[in-house]
Amino acid sequence: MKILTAAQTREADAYTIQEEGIPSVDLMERAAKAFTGWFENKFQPSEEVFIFCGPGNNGGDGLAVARLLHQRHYRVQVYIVGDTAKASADFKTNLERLPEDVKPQEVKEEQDIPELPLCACVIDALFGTGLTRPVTGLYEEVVEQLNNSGACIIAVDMPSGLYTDSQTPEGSTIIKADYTVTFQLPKLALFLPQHEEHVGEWHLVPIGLSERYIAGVKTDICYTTRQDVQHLLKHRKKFSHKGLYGHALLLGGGYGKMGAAVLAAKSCLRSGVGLLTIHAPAAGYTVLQTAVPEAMTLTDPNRRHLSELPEETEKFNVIGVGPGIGTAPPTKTAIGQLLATATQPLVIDADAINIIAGSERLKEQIPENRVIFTPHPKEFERLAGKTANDYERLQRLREFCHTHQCYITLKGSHTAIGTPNGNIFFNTTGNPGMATGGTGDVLTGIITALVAQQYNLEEACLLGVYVHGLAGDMALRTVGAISMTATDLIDHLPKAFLCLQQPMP
Ligand SMILES: NC(=O)C1=CN([C@@H]2O[C@H](COP(=O)(O)OP(=O)(O)OC[C@H]3O[C@@H](n4cnc5c(N)ncnc54)[C@H](O)[C@@H]3O)[C@@H](O)[C@H]2O)[C@H](O)CC1
Ligand SMILES: [K+]
Repeated sequence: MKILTAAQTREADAYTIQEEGIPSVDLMERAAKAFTGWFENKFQPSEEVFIFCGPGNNGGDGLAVARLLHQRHYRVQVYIVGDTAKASADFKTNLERLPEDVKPQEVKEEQDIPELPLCACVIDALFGTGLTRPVTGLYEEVVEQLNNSGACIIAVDMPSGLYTDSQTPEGSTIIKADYTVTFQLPKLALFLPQHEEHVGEWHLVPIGLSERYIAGVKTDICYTTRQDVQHLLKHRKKFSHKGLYGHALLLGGGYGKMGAAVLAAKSCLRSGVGLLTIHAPAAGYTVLQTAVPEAMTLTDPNRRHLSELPEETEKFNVIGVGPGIGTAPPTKTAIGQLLATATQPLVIDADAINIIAGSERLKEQIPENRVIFTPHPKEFERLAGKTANDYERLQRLREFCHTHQCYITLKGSHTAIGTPNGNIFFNTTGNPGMATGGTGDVLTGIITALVAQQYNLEEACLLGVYVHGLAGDMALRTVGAISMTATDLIDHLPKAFLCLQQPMP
């Protein structure tokens, strides 16, 4: 699904109004109804609700929400911040539509800002996608007081003060929402880790923006939903045999880190690979043969470190490399040999990334259109350099993928997948329980298996990252976030794949 800029969102808005021949205030009503529907599911009518409205259409949404909540027997207090003379037309219409017993209070100067009761429920409708500069003056004062009030804040469309699709200037004051209920499509800012304390938990509510506009609009940033990945899943033919599902080679493990290879191997097998061979330092032989009996194990002449490639590497459909390998000098040599000689796709993770990151010569040898890197943010920084903020990091992701014609899954709460042609896809599955050792090794195993099965590299990244997060979400329900381990992800992979094989609910 596409992520639109603020300007495109405005266009979608205008297009919808024209296509349906409706007045814009009707679209605002739809937005307000969608927001109210979400709100009612979350908060009881016994709750007193304080609604802060700015001068634009975000404020207009706030006024319409106030009316709808009032109709549903919530006690609402409306505050209009700033000068209503400058308010948008739809704001004014909704101000007139407020029932008489909802008496909006004007906040024209600092003294007018109300003291809120402890644990108040606040709806932030100050600014949305129309924000064009940092909030200052009275607005800034309101935002600061709301942030310091301890209230539960629900932002309408966007947390006020946060830019929709570009870096908010350093030091700006921004609402710290507990929830952001955004209209139709998520905005880029909602995916970025640096905005976590402002966005809180975000939810989408549909408002019926023109499907035709959304289908036609050009964007290079998307987010992956179940709908997007489900149709990628290949079905197994009745008369199939293991030879049809690829033979993967996993280069992994090191003395004291054999577990990483075990995790990658197990997840690879749980993701449908036909055959798996592991090449590991000799010390790992018994561990691997015992822990992963389905895989074949080859041993490196070096007992503790990976030091060379096995013979006949050309027979493998894909090579996954990195989990547990360390950065010892013989391993660096082996990685150099791999980049120079391998002819098949490579899934490169962990210390294999660090080794390449540390050598300009190796970076130059990254084969084009054949590599998927799976770094966490620190590994990405080593590979592509430091950046000042998340927007710069996305730009760096784009540039690196373009320069080296490679794919990168930059792991995080919303893993960002960069492709050689400059597209970025944010993942939407996963949870904080997955922030634990070994979950990255599991992702390497999954993606390696998918490439072995002839998914193209983009499909393998999108599907692999999605199903990895889905397994995590399923594990969350059975073991919870605190107890979750990488092994739990592997244990839930079958359910996750099964779920994707079911028709969409
Ligand atoms: N398509 C949709 O998703 C729909 C969205 N709706 C809601 O409309 C807002 C966007 O409304 P808009 O009037 O364009 O902008 P804002 O309300 O965000 O801002 C108001 C206005 O204020 C001025 N301004 C900008 N920055 C500042 C600032 N820092 N200080 C003071 N004033 C500022 C500027 O002139 C803005 O125009 C969207 O988020 C949704 O909530 C519709 O209701 C339905 C369709
Ligand atoms: K808002």
